[in-house]
Amino acid sequence: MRFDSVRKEYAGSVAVDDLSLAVREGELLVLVGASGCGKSTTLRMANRLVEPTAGRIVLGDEDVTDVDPVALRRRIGYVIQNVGLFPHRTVAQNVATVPTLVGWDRRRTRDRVAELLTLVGLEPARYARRWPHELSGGERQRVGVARALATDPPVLLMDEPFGAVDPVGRARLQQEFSRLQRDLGTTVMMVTHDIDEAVRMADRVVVLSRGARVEQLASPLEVVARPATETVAGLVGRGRTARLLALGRLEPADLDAPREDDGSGHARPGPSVRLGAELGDVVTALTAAVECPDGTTVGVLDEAGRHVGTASAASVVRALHRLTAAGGARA
Ligand SMILES: Nc1ncnc2c1ncn2[C@@H]1O[C@H](COP(=O)(O)OP(=O)(O)OP(=O)(O)O)[C@@H](O)[C@H]1O
Repeated sequence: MRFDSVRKEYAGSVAVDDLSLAVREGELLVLVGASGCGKSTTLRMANRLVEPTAGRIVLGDEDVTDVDPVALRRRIGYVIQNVGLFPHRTVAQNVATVPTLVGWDRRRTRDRVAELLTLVGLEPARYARRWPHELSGGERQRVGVARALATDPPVLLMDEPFGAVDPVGRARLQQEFSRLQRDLGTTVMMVTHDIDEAVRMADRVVVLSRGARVEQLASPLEVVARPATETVAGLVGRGRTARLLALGRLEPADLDAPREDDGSGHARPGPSVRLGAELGDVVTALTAAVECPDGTTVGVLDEAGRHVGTASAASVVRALHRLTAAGGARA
């Protein structure tokens, strides 16, 4: 899906100024930015809930404005905060909405509903016949995702999909949804104002400012380690180090210089981490190492489990420097 110089004005005020953006097939692209910067408008133009004032949005090789909106919405799944489940339809009927509309027979629809409920972690026997008001917020959100995926759309739009879910349920949904998206290979454009959600879930993050101006479009690590503009820096500023620990990984260049008695290749007692481990996990291992005789380092193993060196707190600092130095965050 591609946006070419897209603009949207509402009665003289500009919501989206001049947006050009290519969404890669199979990626989870997250739009993040301050309230009112034009995220939802951007998303809603993709499925023609909002018509652009100028520019083109291309899906496959078709301009979406040439596609009948109803047909288009069958090809593009849409999930919003609070889901908008039909209150007087059961869970199964909600999930079956589009299959029924497009005329699938009963058996195919029933099988698909069961498959989807299982996919989103809701056991069909327990959930299919319930009403939306008999579900928790997180369960409702899962039904919303199942409904949006019913006819296996190539593109899924999600607007603050986990916004109404409590923090614990939310983290789990984020994780499960990321896995599901990777397995299905669905192209997803998701809107959030939560930078943590963005960097946790995205393949690439687009940071937008007023008028849907693209401040930065890059991998989560790149955005956190090397913010391109003041706006991006402001967004990732607080808690940046913690985010880098979660995103950055231990590389050979970060290890301590080998010592005479190090005997590379030989097993070493005490805690160890793998090359490529998350920096946060290295910190955890270092914390555990405090109890051991050589309390300031952990062993580092390669993929084959061979000892290749040691890491210390200085290694983590080196890694943080490496990531935030110019050209360093591409990993
Ligand atoms: N139907 C409308 N009529 C007039 N102005 C609108 C309409 N919808 C949105 N806007 C304006 O367009 C701008 C962008 O709105 P949009 O909802 O896309 O922002 P957003 O980034 O999704 O915000 P939020 O994070 O608060 O949901 C805002 O200034 C908003 O007031």
